[in-house]
Amino acid sequence: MSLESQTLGGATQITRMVSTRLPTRHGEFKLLGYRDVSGVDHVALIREEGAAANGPAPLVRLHSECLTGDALGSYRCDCGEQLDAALQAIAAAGRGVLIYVRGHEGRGIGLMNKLRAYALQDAGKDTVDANTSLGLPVDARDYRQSAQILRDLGIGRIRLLSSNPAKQEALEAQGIEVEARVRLDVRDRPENSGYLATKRSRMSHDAPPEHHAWDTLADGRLPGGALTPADEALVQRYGPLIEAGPQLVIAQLGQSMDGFIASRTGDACFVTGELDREHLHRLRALVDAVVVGAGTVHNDDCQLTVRAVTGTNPVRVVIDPHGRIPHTTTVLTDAGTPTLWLVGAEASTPQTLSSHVAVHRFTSEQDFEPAAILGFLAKLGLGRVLVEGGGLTVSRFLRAGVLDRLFLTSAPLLVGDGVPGIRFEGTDALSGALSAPVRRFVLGEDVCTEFNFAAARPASPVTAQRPDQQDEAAGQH
Ligand SMILES: Nc1nc2c(ncn2[C@@H]2O[C@H](COP(=O)(O)OP(=O)(O)OP(=O)(O)O)[C@@H](O)[C@H]2O)c(=O)[nH]1
Ligand SMILES: [Zn+2]
Repeated sequence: MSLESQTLGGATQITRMVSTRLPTRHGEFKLLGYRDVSGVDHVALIREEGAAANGPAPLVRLHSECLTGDALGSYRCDCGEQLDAALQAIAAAGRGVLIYVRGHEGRGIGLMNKLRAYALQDAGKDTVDANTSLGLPVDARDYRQSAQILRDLGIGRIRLLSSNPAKQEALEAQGIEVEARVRLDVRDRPENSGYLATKRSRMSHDAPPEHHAWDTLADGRLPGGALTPADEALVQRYGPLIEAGPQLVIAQLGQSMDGFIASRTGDACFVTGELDREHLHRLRALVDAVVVGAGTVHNDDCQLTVRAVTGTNPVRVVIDPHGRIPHTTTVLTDAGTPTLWLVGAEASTPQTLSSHVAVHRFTSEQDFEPAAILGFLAKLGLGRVLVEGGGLTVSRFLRAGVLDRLFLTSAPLLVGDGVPGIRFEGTDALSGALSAPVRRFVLGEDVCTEFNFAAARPASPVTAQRPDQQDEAAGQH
């Protein structure tokens, strides 16, 4: 529909005037220009990369014009930051619309009146009383033209990027189905916190959640309520690990595209990038215990704690049948987190050890089998386990068939020769290869593939086999 008018829900009419494109720092948008019956011009920025059919409803932002916030960068309100965050959210989703609604300046009272209201707020009034003492409505905005623009775009169902329930009600009254209100991730500032507090207490705006979604997940619960797009992504990625309950065995490895976790000298620094490190720390925060082989501790002197995000450190479990980790290594000297040192009958351990280290001596080789170790940990109340490295340890747990999920992150690097990641006796035919339902997460330059072995059971059981090597080569931490 072009250069046509439409009437909907009564008086207001809009006309589509022009179509062009707008390159921005959030990529290129299609731009449509509209004029309403009172001669006010509005624009819609449209992103439509994703398939419309079965996906979630498109993200839509009705952005009320605010010269001071949008163009001048004022911190009296949060409009400028919301405008930016909305375009970013739409760009990240690949699909959505931002309608920049003109005539909404000052919640519909116009620029000069808004500035007068500011002057009254400088003298101590809040944003509501300032409008009323000017003899003006608290909020005079009309959303009919926005609903009509959405209809013109063929959009009847949306996810609304807003904290304002009045916008949702106004759109619903115009027949637009609002599937959810999605929060924009804009933090309060000292300069606008009073204004935002008034919007929440006197104008029914959504309050920000008490905790960020991650803190709730790290606490072992699923967050509820309106989430920011970034928080929604966290819940989708890590929610299933919470839902798994008290028994969960996951593993992770970061490797080069050709499957190495370190160079041939054992250099494992920064195979994968910063976002994969953050992901690894999130996994640590979601388990009771993190398991590593002695070689990884020996090579990397890893800390195995949660540092990149908030969360509780898991118990560190070192599989070390021959007692070969150095006695000065971090897991034995850093008293901030408990360490469980699993050694064999013959292994020698120091007379005195820091009180955070518990040595457990296994009497038989079978005790070091993955299933036996997991059974032992579960009895200690450590039912949620992350097997973190290195390649041999993760491979042993994998081929023992005890992993519920494996997170394998590949970095765009070709190492050529080095310390291998996953290795186990393969089969002659590809049909015998291990597979499972997967999900993929882009982590900056890297791609993380999550194998959901739990979902594949019992269709493709992995045969438990005796490990032919207990020692660990190297890992990446
Ligand atoms: N009258 C008046 N208008 C203001 C004031 N501060 C910001 N505005 C205007 O308020 C409009 C933005 O509305 P907000 O209440 O900040 O937010 P909202 O659009 O209702 O809700 P969100 O969708 O969550 O952003 C813009 O047009 C601003 O010009 C103020 O103190 N007084
Ligand atoms: Zn503003």
